[in-house]
Amino acid sequence: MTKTTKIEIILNYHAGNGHAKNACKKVTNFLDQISLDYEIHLTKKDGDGVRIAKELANQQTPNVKIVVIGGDGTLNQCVNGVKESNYPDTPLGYIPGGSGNDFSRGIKLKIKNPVTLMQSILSLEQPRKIDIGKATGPTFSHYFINNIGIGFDASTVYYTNHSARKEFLNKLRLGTLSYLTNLLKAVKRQPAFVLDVDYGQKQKHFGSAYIVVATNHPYFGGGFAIDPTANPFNHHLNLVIVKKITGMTFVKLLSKLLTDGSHLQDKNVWHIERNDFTLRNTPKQFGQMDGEELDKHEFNLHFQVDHHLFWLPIKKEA
Ligand SMILES: Nc1ncnc2c1ncn2[C@@H]1O[C@H](COP(=O)(O)OP(=O)(O)OP(=O)(O)O)[C@@H](O)[C@H]1O
Repeated sequence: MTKTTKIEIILNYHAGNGHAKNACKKVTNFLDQISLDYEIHLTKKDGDGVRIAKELANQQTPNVKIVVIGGDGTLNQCVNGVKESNYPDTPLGYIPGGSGNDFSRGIKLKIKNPVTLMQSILSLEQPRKIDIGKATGPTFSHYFINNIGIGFDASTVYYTNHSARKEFLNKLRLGTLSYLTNLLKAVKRQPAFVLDVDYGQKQKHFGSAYIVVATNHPYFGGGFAIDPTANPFNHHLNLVIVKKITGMTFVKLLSKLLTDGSHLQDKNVWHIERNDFTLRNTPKQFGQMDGEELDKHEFNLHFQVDHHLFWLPIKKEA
């Protein structure tokens, strides 16, 4: 059995309004107790996760585990950093500390206590392979751990990030409520748009697309199951498209989504599960990737399933 001699911690102390910082404090107290060497690498601004993870992966120091403490956005950046490095298969440990934490929910990570999770990460001999997605376009190439959305959910992310109440609600651990109130704002402002999908030898045209989500596992927005059938271990991505609907039809669909997931059977919803597909929208729409804003674009993206190795205590088929 090889013994871990050092933990390189990538910390976004800002994530989850202090949640990540608290988790890191507990973890480092534990590492001090067991006299295990560690170093904290703080992300100070957007993009630092990519840079730090790339640098650490390039070092390839034996018996060192890299552990990310932050939210989905931080983990997204660290995965992209490792993939950009000379050692793109370098495993990452992860201790969730965000406000939404959709990735840990999606992979059914059972351990919530950061110290217990750190103990499990230390005891793992082999990393686990988990699906991630890759989206590539003329000026865009990124891996994602949760989903990429175009239109409605991306507008919701935009309004949530720009809302004065977000920090306040996050402090009260009500990040999901913040998302929900901004979702109502997006209902008023998000227009229908044109979307074309290529999958296999087939094409599908939508004259009035409204919600478009390419997803690796069921959740977005801090626990909303946009596609309850998505599975981050089946080597497929799922695509959910909801046509523009208004009034009670929308409310009914939303209540199905929030309760039993029967929205997938609704006639206004189209859904596929595949290892690749292409999406093109017009005119420009908001995009979101793992809860982070993408500017408004006429996206032209090819999606394909990929995988990454994680130091995480989950069964092979969760
Ligand atoms: N020191 C920092 N100060 C401000 N923002 C930071 C800092 N470090 C990283 N960031 C940015 O914080 C953003 C949010 O991070 P992250 O997604 O991890 O947390 P979260 O939004 O609380 O969690 P979740 O996505 O799970 O809801 C990311 O865009 C990241 O680039």
